[in-house]
Amino acid sequence: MTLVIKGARPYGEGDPVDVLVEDGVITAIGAVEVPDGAEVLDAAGQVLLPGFVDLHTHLREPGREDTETIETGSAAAALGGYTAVFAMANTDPVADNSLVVDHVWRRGQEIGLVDVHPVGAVTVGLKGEKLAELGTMAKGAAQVKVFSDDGLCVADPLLMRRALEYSTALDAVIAQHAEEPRLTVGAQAHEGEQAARLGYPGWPASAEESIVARDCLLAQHAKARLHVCHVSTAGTVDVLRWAKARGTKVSAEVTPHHLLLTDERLATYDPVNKVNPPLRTGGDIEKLRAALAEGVIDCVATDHAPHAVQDKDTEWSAARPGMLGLQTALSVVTETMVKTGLLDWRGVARVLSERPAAIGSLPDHGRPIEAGEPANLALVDPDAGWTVRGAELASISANTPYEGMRLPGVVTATVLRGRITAREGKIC
Ligand SMILES: NC(=O)N[C@@H](CC(=O)O)C(=O)O
Ligand SMILES: [Zn+2]
Ligand SMILES: [Zn+2]
Repeated sequence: MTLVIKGARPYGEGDPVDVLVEDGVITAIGAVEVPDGAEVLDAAGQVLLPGFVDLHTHLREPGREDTETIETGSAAAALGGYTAVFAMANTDPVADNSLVVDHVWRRGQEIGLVDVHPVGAVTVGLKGEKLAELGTMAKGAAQVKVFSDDGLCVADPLLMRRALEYSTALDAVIAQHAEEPRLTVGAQAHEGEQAARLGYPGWPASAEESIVARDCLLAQHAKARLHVCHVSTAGTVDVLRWAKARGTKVSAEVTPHHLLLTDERLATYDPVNKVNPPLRTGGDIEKLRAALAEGVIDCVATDHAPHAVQDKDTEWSAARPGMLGLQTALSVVTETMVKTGLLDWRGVARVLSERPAAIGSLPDHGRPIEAGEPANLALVDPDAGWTVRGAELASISANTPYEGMRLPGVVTATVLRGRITAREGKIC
């Protein structure tokens, strides 16, 4: 199986080069003669990046296949430039045992569009009462390296401590949905001016920040690795900066929506804007963007959260939180980080591919674009734009907050181990 990518600009740098891929591995970069029978991908000077890695995806299988499946979610991921995604454990049944995680892993491989790495639950049934069998999930076919009760916070500090301690023996990371549940009882929106005006019970920034601070202390003490899911507040950035400075092994992600959208959107009463943690303020956004550029926040993760129409298109308080993200992530990062001059394309490779691959312990993703490296790649047209239509996305659900918005940056092709998985907006 041979592929030649003609005239691409790795990391958007230098003159266009050809990339020769044989049996899933990059074998030459430069001026390449197209071998007989080779497939050719004409890159036309576009930006070539390592394939993206999403540490935080909800694929809803098993249990809510009416909203997303491993197959449709894999398609959305490939179209979005992803070559690997981590599927969260809040399915039904919960991915808290090797039967479920091994099924998710095998199904992902069978579909073959993207490597689907299951996240294992930290506690049995996400109940926050008893540790799940992290060891069996880590040692099974799925080789689970990331554990999370996402959707819910591991709120009990003793349980969180034990999970962190346990994870060190498995070389795994505990990804925390940082939300002190006692501070968010009945919460509907960011606690601030907007929520006050609209009469929504508030979700205070401190509910996130207090858990992040606590967990950083616990992780430091256990010498364990902590990953903070969907950082949404300026205060959390300060806590992360402090923890990293004192040597805590903590990493963090920010979602595209928390980089672009504010709670001003609540005025429309449209539950498409309801998400957990909630959309925050312009001041938070500014600080999140700067932290991502600086590396205090390590990476971008989508928190792709498909929901059925009946669960989303309803009154605000009854609507489920969450929004789609896989197919729009690159464009939102282009809008918020590249257009603003905060990141160049090398920086985009870092936050969408290299750092998440390292945090998720994936040796074959997020690798340099060099001879001898696995050909997991995304080709991006930085000058093109597109208008988002939920109904046209590959997901079964259509709950995108970017409906009708024109966004910059188009993923024109995705390559997984030398095979084109998506091209010109179509699955291959
Ligand atoms: N982000 C959300 O608003 N929803 C997620 C759960 C989560 O990430 O906390 C979901 O599973 O729908
Ligand atoms: Zn969460
Ligand atoms: Zn989530």
